[in-house]
Amino acid sequence: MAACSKSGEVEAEIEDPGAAPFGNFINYYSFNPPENRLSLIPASLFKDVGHEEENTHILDVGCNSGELTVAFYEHLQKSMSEENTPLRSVHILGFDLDESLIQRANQTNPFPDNISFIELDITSDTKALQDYLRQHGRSRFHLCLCLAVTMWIHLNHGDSGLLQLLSDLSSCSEHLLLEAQPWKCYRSAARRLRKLGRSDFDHFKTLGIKGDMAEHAQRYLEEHCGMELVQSFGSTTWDRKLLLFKRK
Ligand SMILES: C[S@@+](CC[C@H](N)C(=O)[O-])C[C@H]1O[C@@H](n2cnc3c(N)ncnc32)[C@H](O)[C@@H]1O
Repeated sequence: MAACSKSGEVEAEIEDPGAAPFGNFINYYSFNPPENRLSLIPASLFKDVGHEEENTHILDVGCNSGELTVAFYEHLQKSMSEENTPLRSVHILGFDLDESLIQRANQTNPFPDNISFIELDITSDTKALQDYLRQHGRSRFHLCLCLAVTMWIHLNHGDSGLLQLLSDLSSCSEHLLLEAQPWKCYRSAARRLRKLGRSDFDHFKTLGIKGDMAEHAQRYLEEHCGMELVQSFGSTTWDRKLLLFKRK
């Protein structure tokens, strides 16, 4: 695998991207360690999210092999103790469409009482999320993480797939932390797959939503999903914005 570039196109540099047409890279965290994003997330985030509740429920969309999910949980625990936030029980549900990544996440999960991983393709089924919420007596997750997933759903399911994702996540979350891949990543992902003779990304040529992807997502979330941008945590080393939205 090639070294990490600062251009935000690292996902283009995998030796065999054709093997990961959904972004389901088996070694994702060796070139994008959780710290790249977690270092941008301030402890104050956790004061606002689920602060009056005994249990905080978090959803991690497209969790890959679970390393960021686990690191996020640890980051949250550390932040709560540093900020003297009353300790509460945190539960994270991570899901991914890739069965073997979920298997690995479950095998290496150090906090099985607090973190669960399930196999789920969000574009075909949201029932499992509704079932989870019902079992925990909630109508929404306190926080939903959607990090580095939008491009893969957009490329594989087109504009309608992307908008449906944003609608589905907003309807089941109080807060949404979004990292949308910038347009330059789309070009390189499509180019590399084309070189390998893959035509999976036929949608790429017909996408109407292009350009500033973070701005498109923000506009859609604010105008159609009842969310508002409350904070931007800056940009990652891969030049991607981390944006926090909240239900109006
Ligand atoms: C680039 S990785 C990002 C992993 C993690 N969210 C992070 O930022 O560290 C994208 C992940 O999204 C998953 N994914 C893509 N489309 C999905 C879908 N329709 N439903 C569930 N997971 C999906 C892929 O399998 C992959 O593991």
